[in-house]
Amino acid sequence: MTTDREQVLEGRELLQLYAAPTGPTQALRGVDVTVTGGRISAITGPSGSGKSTLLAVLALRERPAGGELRHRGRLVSSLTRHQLQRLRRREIGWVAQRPTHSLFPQLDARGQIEQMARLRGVRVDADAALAEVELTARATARPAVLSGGEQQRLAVAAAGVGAPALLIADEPTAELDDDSAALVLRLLRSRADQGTAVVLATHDARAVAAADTVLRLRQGVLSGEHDAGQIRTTTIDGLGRLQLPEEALPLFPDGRVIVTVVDGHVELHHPEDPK
Ligand SMILES: Nc1ncnc2c1ncn2[C@@H]1O[C@H](COP(=O)(O)OP(=O)(O)OP(=O)(O)O)[C@@H](O)[C@H]1O
Repeated sequence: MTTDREQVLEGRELLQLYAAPTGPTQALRGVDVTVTGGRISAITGPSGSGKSTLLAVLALRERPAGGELRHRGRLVSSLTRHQLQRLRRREIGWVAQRPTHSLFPQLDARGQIEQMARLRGVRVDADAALAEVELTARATARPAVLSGGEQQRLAVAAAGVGAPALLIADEPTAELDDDSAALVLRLLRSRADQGTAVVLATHDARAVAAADTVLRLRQGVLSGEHDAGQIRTTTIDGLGRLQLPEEALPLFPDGRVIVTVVDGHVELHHPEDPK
């Protein structure tokens, strides 16, 4: 378990590249991110903007091609393979976009919870964990015979066993009806209340509404961070270029803007509405 409001991960200038037939794809292009215990952070952005890539890097499943990632102050790149494996097993819950990818195919629902507890070295009441996501009646069912919604609820419950330091979930509510989505979001909130840093990638307004912080990715760049519905930060690069939040773009449909520095702050106006 982690302490509430502890900085669990800090990423600076994170880069990720993938090989593609037309040359390398830059999936992350200099992302700064801080992940804090006790909070739910939602990463949003269009398809292909780098959400899953960022999650994989934060979950220590992929090494970034560049930049610096620290786990509780310690450089992740300095960890041995064994240390990384142990960290992932003990402290990081992972829910893949396809929930079956984060479940053991041969274990029933209760077995998933028990196995996760063994791996994490924690004791857990498996029946209570299943009840939390309304899977009591499915305790002896394996993932293959569960519905998509049941698989998702089970994957989130298993990932949250023992309130790990980090719980990372890729689109955990995407395929869920309102009742199942509410169960999943309630479980995520409950882990956050226990100190877990919860990070999700999502397109789902229900999940965004449940988050404490919303990070918006566009083309591998973090274009804004919103806290409880308010914009707090956006990125200014080394050349002084600023990326506006997507919702501001319709204000400047022709891409032209008048910039004035007034009394220590900056105002942006449409050229035909210079005020
Ligand atoms: N393993 C990979 N090999 C090659 N290219 C990849 C790989 N994974 C991701 N990419 C590319 O990197 C970019 C970011 O992909 P990513 O899956 O992180 O986006 P996303 O925001 O999660 O998208 P979606 O919402 O569709 O899941 C895309 O251009 C994608 O095609």
